[in-house]
Amino acid sequence: MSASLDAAPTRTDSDAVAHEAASSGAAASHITRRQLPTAGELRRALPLGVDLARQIEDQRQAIRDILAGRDDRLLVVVGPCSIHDPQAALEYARRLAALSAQVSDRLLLVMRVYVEKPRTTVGWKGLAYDPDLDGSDDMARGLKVSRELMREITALGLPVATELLQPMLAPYLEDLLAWVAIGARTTESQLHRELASGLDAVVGFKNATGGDIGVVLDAMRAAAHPHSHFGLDPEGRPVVQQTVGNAHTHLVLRGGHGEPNYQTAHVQAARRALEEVGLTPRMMVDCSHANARKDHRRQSQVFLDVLAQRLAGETALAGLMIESHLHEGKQALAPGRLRHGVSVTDACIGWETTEHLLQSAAERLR
Ligand SMILES: O=C[C@H](O)[C@H](O)COP(=O)(O)O
Ligand SMILES: C=C(OP(=O)(O)O)C(=O)O
Repeated sequence: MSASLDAAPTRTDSDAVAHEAASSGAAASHITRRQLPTAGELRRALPLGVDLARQIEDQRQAIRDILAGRDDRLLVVVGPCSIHDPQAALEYARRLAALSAQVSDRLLLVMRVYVEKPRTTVGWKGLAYDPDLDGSDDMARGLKVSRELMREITALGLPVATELLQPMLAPYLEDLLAWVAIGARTTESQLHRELASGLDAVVGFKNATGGDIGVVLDAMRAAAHPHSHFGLDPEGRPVVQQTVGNAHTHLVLRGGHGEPNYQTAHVQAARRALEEVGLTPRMMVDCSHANARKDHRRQSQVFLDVLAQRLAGETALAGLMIESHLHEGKQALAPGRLRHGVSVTDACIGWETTEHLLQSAAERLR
């Protein structure tokens, strides 16, 4: 961060200070600022190394190959709705890595390592924001534990997926990511389309919360284009960021307004919509969210329906997403009283169900 931010005043009720702060360009009186490491500092402290960087590039290429139809495996992005306990996430990752080795001939498993959560109104915003789960918002620690965790999961051989919500956070993590979601609440945002245009990872754009897929077609075309946009360099200095465009993006159907959009008619309509604007008709279905009518137990049903469409020859269906944790369901965020391996955001299916679904899918695809 620049030196001028060091001098920003902390909270004060003084009008005089507020006026002085406003006219000097420093923080307004009601805003406090705490310094964060720059992306460059964090990446130097927790480097990726040549071997892991090569592994991630291979994983990205494998995902691109599936989306381009060069690899006929099914892409499955699976894991907790959000990470709140890195130890439980690692336990999940070890199980997933073992499962991945058993099914890798038919499925490419990518772990959801979501450290940012978009909220409908307010709520806990994720590990990167509040790793202590108590409103202390120690984001410096949040960034560090998020990067450490993603690096450890990568070292287990798993590709890592996350939603990128705050564009400023991307440089801290993007070298670790094989697949990125732009969420239903941000697919229409120009900032997120610019962000996607500069990522090496494959990007899935979710349809809007109301179900509109037109915004995804716009997002994919915008992200494929080069952009110049406001950004920060790795040392935190403001820069004009110039991107080359990302041709490796796709639609994610997640349902909308509580109504699913994974069934044959929806998939065929989405296929036609992509084709009409000259985009490759390949997509992923998110088994959760509105596709499960927010009931995690319906995820299996969605998964099996999509698998059946795929087995019936629907080549547009390239991937699936599942919200899954060590144990089924969800719990209220009550520090000190949390059950191990249970989601604190959306309800998830448990490990046994996940394992069964993925093993039987691989078997049927064989
Ligand atoms: O997957 C996550 C949630 O559906 C999303 O973050 C919105 O959560 P909320 O409605 O609980 O805020
Ligand atoms: C927030 C998520 O999804 P959506 O953007 O579809 O609501 C998610 O997958 O965690």
